[in-house]
Amino acid sequence: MTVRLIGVSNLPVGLNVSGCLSVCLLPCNGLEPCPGCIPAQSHLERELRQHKFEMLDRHVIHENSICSRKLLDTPRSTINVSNCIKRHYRSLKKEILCIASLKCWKRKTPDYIYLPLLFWVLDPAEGFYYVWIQVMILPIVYNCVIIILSAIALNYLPVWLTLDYLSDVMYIADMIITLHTGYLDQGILIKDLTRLKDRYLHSKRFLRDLASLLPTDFLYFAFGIQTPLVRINRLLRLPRLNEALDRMETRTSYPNTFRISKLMIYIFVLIHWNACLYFALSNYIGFGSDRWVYPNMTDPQFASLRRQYFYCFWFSAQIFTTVGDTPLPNREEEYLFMIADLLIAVLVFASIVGNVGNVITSLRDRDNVFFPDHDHYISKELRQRIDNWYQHLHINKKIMRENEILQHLPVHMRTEIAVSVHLSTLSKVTIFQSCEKSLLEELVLKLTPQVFSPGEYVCRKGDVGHEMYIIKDGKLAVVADDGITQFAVLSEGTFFGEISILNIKGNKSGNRRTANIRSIGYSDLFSLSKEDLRDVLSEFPAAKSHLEEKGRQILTKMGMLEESGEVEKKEAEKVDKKIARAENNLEVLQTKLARLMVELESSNQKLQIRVEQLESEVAALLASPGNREEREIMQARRREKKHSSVRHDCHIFVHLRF
Ligand SMILES: Nc1ncnc2c1ncn2[C@@H]1O[C@@H]2COP(=O)(O)O[C@H]2[C@H]1O
Repeated sequence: MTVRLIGVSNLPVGLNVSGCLSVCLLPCNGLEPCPGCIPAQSHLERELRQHKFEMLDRHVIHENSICSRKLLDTPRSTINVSNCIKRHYRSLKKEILCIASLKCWKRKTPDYIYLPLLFWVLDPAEGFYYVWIQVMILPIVYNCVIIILSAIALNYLPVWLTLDYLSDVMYIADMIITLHTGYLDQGILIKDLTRLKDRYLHSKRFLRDLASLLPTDFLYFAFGIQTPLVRINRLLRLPRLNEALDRMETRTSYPNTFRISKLMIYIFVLIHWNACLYFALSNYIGFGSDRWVYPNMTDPQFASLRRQYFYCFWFSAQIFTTVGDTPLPNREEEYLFMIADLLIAVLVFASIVGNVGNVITSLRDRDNVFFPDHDHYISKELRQRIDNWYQHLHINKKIMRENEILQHLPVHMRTEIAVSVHLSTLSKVTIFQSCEKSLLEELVLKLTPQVFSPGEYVCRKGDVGHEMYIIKDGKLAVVADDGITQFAVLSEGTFFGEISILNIKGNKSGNRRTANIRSIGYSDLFSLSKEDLRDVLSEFPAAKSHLEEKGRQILTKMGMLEESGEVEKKEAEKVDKKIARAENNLEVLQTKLARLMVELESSNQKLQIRVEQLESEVAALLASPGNREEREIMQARRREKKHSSVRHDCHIFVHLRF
């Protein structure tokens, strides 16, 4: 019995006209349901789908090649090319979606894993994310302003309700987008959806976001629609507003103007809330019951909603700007309200003064640092790196100028801080684990903290090594010269850079670095200079042998360590060479000495002749009568001299012989 699959060639693959997958046992044209078409067995159905999947796959490849050929053949008019790409893209997209859903079916996995939209991960540095959080400012500010306003002014209820639920929709969308937003881990963007989900769903932020979306509106049924304050939980999204404003601040070309504007917006919201509370209190006490409260509504001058708002806002602004030209309170509630307001006003005023001061200082600093001569400005890419650096500091709650700050402390206090902060890292390093605490404390003071940005090289192969490094935080890769191929990844608590400074016997690279080390994300390292390491190791022979052993292992793996027999042979050769050189030097010295001796002898003889000449001249002079005594003295001296010169020559001779 031949089993024929209907429709593989002439119908939508795998479906007969009746719409079901069938296996026909009779001659069948596949256009009408026939008695021979029986429901497909599951394995046949699977085969059929598999077949369709393969066909589609082939089709996509075919389409792809046609389009690339078209792209090459068509005259290079931009319109043609772009149209072709668009068409190709559209058809590919359809096919991919189709294949994706088939794959889902094939692997029996839920669709969401394969739908491209749900695969989507946002880079927080991208424009879209930036635009989105700017958009999110609207619903958050709306809730900040409107919740309290609609509580006291119930007009336009349908408008408020519509906007309320629109803002809720945006809140939900924001949660989805947050779930799909990558984050920086040590400067590396994490795009793995599972990790993103895990991180967000287990964060406090998720709880806060969820709480801000709790349907507290159901409380309207209990308290009535006139109580929009039940939606106060929507204000839990305020941190998102801060994030949006912070991002704007880093992008704007006028950060100082922006900071002042941001402060003004905060003050505006504060005054707005206070104005609404003032109106509510006036309502509670009774409009127009005294001079302090809002005037009576029966007066047409104060009846309009606009006038009500402006009056209350003006009243509140007077207090918060510490102008204080408001009517005196009469009742206790009014006094309490004023006291609380005046206390807040002091803080508001102080923050205005402080912020403006900061702006002026930062203006000066920024100009000095980034625009020293106003002719140069830093590139966009460098700006981005600086932004990322500050983000990294902010995310990891790190402080800058740590050393500079520590410099101001007394030595013993600095030591204590360094020990308490860095000792834990040091004690994780295998070589120092067995060391005494006192020595580790000594070592801590010799460490210099260094930070490397993503992609930055800590050392390059072939450089002369001056220090070794201990990883406090972050990940670094041992990379090939292409900068991409990774041989190993070093993480927290490990060390590197010791080979080139240790003088390991048989190390072919001498004092040169054996590998390139590149920081993967941001890395916090401690560097320890060659001299300090030598001092430390002289007190820790065990650590020294551990370091050397590790170095030797790496060198052996790299084939950069000479064999032990070879090393000894080389050492013997070196000693032989040294002896030969010393013998040569000795010979040269001996020749020089012999020459000097000859010279000395000849000059001695000359001197003697000269002295004799002089003596005979003196003797002639003395031969005259009356100088007999002096003549005898002279002769005695001459004899004496002769003896001493012979003695001297003998002494030199003996010395040289020796
Ligand atoms: N394969 C490797 N695995 C781990 N560390 C390595 C490897 N190759 C080189 N290193 C380290 O990288 C350092 C580069 O500088 P040094 O040669 O001084 O010392 C080297 C080692 O500490």
